[in-house]
Amino acid sequence: MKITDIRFGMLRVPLKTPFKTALRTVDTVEDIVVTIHTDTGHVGYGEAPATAPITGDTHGSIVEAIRKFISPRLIGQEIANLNRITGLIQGAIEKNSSAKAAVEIAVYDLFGQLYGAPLYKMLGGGDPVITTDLTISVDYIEKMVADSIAAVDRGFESLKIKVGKDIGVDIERVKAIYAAVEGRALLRLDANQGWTAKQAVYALQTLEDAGVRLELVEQPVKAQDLEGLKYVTDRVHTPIMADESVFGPVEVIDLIRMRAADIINIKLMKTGGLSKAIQIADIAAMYGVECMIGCMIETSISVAAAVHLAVAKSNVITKVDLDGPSLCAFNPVDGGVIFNESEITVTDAPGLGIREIRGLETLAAA
Ligand SMILES: C[C@H](N)C(=O)N[C@@H](CCC(=O)O)C(=O)O
Ligand SMILES: [Mg+2]
Repeated sequence: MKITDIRFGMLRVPLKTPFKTALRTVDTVEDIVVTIHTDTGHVGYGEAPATAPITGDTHGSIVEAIRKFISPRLIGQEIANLNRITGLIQGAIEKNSSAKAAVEIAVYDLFGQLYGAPLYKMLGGGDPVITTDLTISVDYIEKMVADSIAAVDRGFESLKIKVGKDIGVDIERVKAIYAAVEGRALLRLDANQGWTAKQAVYALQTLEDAGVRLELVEQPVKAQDLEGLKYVTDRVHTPIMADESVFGPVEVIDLIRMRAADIINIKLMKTGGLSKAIQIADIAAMYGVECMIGCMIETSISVAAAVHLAVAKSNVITKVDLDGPSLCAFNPVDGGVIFNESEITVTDAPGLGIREIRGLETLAAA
């Protein structure tokens, strides 16, 4: 099975409600879809969102990185040589992690199709059902409380509460939500870099003193502020998770050695796809550090790859934030992973199992 062509499409899917964080507000998924075609007629699917405030990637940079740097190296490559191909992708250009992720996901999809096995089995196998949280966008307090109750009523047992806008209101937001859903759902906070280290310690100690039990707090401080992250981790009981602070395996090793965070959020759009995400999971397992698997504003194409990884690495990826498809107004994918509210199920269809993507706008070939 040899790669003959790499093509692009633009996928637009409205969100059920606007997604609001300390960094940005989004109301529609607008992602680049990559299809890799082979001499056997098989097609592999990948997807990349343009999450510029986090990864630096834009639609233009994703297309350009693939068209000019990645695609020329891959045409003619044999899918069976997976490690050679992922090396070519990772070495084609610096950074551009979302472009690399989209291409790697499509290659891994084809790798599974080549051997007639679902991706999670190619990655080591596991229990095919996992459970995700649901994100509650940052908003005024009454709306966040209502959204949290609605999510719990839909069966979500873990909520990821977006904060990081205003420290005083954030404390009140979390207290009000905790009071409303206590005993029915675990709460995770994500400040998306919105606090200073001192503000984070103040907020978390205040919440701890008030009896608010949080499962974890994600990225309280600026991405580059590793000392600040450690300052917070050292001073609160609540587990602290690094998200925007860590993209690849080298950063993860530094972070673990510094003991700057307790948990690591792995996202394929930060790691540049599955190959380095696997490395991070293996490093974390060696050090006994837990991981979450997360996503950006993505549909069930690229999130499917993250699900397969989570299933195969459930020894270390113990927390799941793969709610992108649940935030979408509809699922544009025929086949693939089954997203049913909090419950996510992988099937035994080869690769990612995707048969068709509806509503894909064609862009020029790579
Ligand atoms: C969608 C997911 N639950 C999430 O919150 N992901 C990111 C933000 C994604 C984005 O801004 O596109 C996160 O910070 O964890
Ligand atoms: Mg985050």
